[in-house]
Amino acid sequence: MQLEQINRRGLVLLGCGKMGSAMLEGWLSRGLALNATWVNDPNPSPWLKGLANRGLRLNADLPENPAVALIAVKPQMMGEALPALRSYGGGDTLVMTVAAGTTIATYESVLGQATRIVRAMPNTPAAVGRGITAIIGNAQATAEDLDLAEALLSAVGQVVRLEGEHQMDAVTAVSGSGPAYVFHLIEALAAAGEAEGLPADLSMQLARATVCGAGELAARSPETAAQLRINVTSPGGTTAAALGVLMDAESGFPALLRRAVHAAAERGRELGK
Ligand SMILES: NC(=O)C1=CN([C@@H]2O[C@H](COP(=O)(O)OP(=O)(O)OC[C@H]3O[C@@H](n4cnc5c(N)ncnc54)[C@H](OP(=O)(O)O)[C@@H]3O)[C@@H](O)[C@H]2O)C=CC1
Ligand SMILES: O=C(O)[C@@H]1CCC=N1
Repeated sequence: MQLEQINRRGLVLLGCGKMGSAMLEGWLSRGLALNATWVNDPNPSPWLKGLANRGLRLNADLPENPAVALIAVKPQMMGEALPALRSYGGGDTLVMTVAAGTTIATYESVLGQATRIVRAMPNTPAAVGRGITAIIGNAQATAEDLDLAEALLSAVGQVVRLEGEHQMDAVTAVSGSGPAYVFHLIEALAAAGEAEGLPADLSMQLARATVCGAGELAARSPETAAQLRINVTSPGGTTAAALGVLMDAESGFPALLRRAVHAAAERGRELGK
């Protein structure tokens, strides 16, 4: 992958909280050089400070012409944060952003229309190389820019290219926010086990291992999700009893997730205004 190019010219990370750190952790473990990495963040974590002791440039002057400048601040902080990257506008640096909602037009209005921009929506499993990121470039982004973005993001999981920016809020609602839904499923399953009389720690161990194991099976098996579900469901058995509740048209998972994903996509659209 093009890590050599990035190690030669540098990578700037503007904002390095939960998402920025998840990606940085993945990249460092795959060969990104600490001394080729500039991080600007007003409240760096102890982990970042530790990396700074080993060569990462933390809150230092930014390089003139890095290969990539990645924006990972909250959309609400964008107005304050973005001007720090103005010198990269219209130049050789590929500006990438992972912020939810904020549109390409907003970046172009601050950095200039000639700026090559790739908008990306990753998720936190990137920290263990199991993320999925959707990308879309602006009109100035070249095929090489998209290849570079894809190569960088492939180091932390799968990458998909979108047909248009209009798909980004729905993507955010499914895969960007999605890990939180799954973690909440673990919490809720553990709580339900407790309500059936299991000790809290045993119930949590069962719930967590079940979600992880089912996820790994879904990742490795050629079977569809529907078939994997059917494989668990003995006719007239316990799973069928539970699925009768979970697949209820009005009160089950499909209706609930439809509402949840819609709420997330709506919030993305609001953040973009
Ligand atoms: N978390 C996730 O799972 C995902 C997040 N995203 C996107 O990633 C972005 C970051 O989210 P997340 O990591 O969760 O948020 P965090 O708040 O954890 O991280 C943002 C970081 O940026 C810092 N920051 C604030 N202002 C500036 C500034 N002017 N210059 C540089 N850094 C600044 C913040 O510091 P301080 O805490 O002091 O404000 C914080 O450390 C968001 O735009 C979000 O939409 C996308 C996909 C998934
Ligand atoms: O909650 C958020 O707004 C961000 C975007 C996707 C995941 N976290």
